[in-house]
Amino acid sequence: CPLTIPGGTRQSPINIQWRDSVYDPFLKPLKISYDPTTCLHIWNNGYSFLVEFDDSTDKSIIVGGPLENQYRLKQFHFHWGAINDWGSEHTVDSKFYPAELHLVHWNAVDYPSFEDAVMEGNGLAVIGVFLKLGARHEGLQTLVDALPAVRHKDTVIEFDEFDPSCLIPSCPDYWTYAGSLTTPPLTESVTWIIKKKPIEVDEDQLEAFRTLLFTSDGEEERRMVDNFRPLQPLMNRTVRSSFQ
Ligand SMILES: NS(=O)(=O)c1ccc(NC(=S)OCCc2ccsc2)cc1
Ligand SMILES: [Zn+2]
Repeated sequence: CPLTIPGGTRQSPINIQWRDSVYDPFLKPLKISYDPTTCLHIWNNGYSFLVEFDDSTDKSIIVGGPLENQYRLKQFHFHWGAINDWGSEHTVDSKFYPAELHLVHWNAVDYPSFEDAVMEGNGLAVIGVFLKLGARHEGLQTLVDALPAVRHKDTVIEFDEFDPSCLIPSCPDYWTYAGSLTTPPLTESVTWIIKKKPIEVDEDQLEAFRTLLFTSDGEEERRMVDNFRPLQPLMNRTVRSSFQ
């Protein structure tokens, strides 16, 4: 099955069993500093829609948390379901959220490029934020308004002056564990930082995600939904929490 890699011992996503997570008092608060002018464009890559950033400088970085040094923001994207009962990649006590945001960062201190970092155990750091159904999210709406322009696979539009920290809950609590990318190349290079608190988005905003297509213009349309990987075995891993 192409979705499992042979010999994988730290694959993602996983179920986070709250009572099995271990509070680590040595975990630092995560420091997030993004520069909205590094935002480049939105594109539909046929898996999700991604907002990509200029990662040629240290203008948009995260530091602290479980991380040994700072990591540069490369892109963020989402995973979602056809209906609100599922869609997230990670689950909490076996509960799915309707969608999950991933902010992807790479270790530019130790490695010369993302492509190199993606092959290293400490190469990447991804912040996961759950989306739950509730009030309309004003920050997300600027993204939602741009989606019709990237409806088909391999379409891209310019998108600037967006600060993705508006999509991250102010509550500092998170879980962290050693995992992998959840789409090819599935490499075991990700320090996952999963925020405990979800953000709220409304039904229309989730529906807007579901209007996107896996398919290119001219192909038979296939709606971009259920673009989440199945849960992977925890194996010999502990999920740590930054909170008691
Ligand atoms: N869903 S996920 O956050 O685990 C995630 C993040 C990034 C990627 N892959 C990226 S950003 O690839 C960029 C192109 C590339 C370069 C070298 S290998 C892939 C895949 C999955
Ligand atoms: Zn993802």
